[in-house]
Amino acid sequence: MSTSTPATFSPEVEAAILAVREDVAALHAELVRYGLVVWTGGNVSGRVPGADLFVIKPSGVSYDELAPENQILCDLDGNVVEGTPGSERSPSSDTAAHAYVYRHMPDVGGVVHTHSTYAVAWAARGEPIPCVITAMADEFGGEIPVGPFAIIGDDSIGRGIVDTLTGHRSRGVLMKSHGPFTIGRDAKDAVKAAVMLEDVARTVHISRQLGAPAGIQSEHIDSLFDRYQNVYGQPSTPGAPA
Ligand SMILES: O=C(CO)[C@@H](O)[C@H](O)COP(=O)(O)O
Repeated sequence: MSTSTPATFSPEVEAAILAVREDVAALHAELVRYGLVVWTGGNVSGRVPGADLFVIKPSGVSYDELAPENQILCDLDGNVVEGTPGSERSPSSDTAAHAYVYRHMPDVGGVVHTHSTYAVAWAARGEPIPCVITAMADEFGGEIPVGPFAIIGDDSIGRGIVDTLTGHRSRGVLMKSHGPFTIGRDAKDAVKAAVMLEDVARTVHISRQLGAPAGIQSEHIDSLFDRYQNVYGQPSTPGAPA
């Protein structure tokens, strides 16, 4: 039995933790709904606004069982906050990777990993997905880059994500021989990037079966990205629907 004092937070931080637990639990169901994972593969996390904390799923637990109270609260070093709901279980295998991203990318509020088929196929080839369709220019502003091969379980994956995506428009990276990791302003935004990444991975793959895609001039990619990020959707929510 643990003898450590249970963690206590201000009412504001407790409310924020609860909101992120609810979001992260519900967003895992979106990975299933969009066919981005099988069995217990993949994971979603969300940063707790106003605190050096994030919430991530337990490792190897069925998606059907995931609920707000069994998501796991971690500090930004990836340590489980003992005495909080869910802390009796082991967190996701990718916890150290997510923690590394939160520590090094302060604007990132959500991280997602999936094993979506077409994105993993590109990752297995170690080939960036070229920006040859407007949906890619809109969402990613260019190609989806490839990150290094990295072992699972420590922060190697996190370093690969941060090194590859820092200064890059893309919110997704294909970790070599592994699969896609996406980032966003919050967990929902990172899930959206994972959904869109798989969609473009599939479409560009199919296009290549028909011959060489025509490509888009870089100035058109810039203008499409700018329009989608700043004009598309409703005025208060660029990049909507939320
Ligand atoms: O590929 C990996 C490890 O990077 C994971 O997606 C596992 O497939 C699921 O791990 P947990 O999040 O359940 O530990």
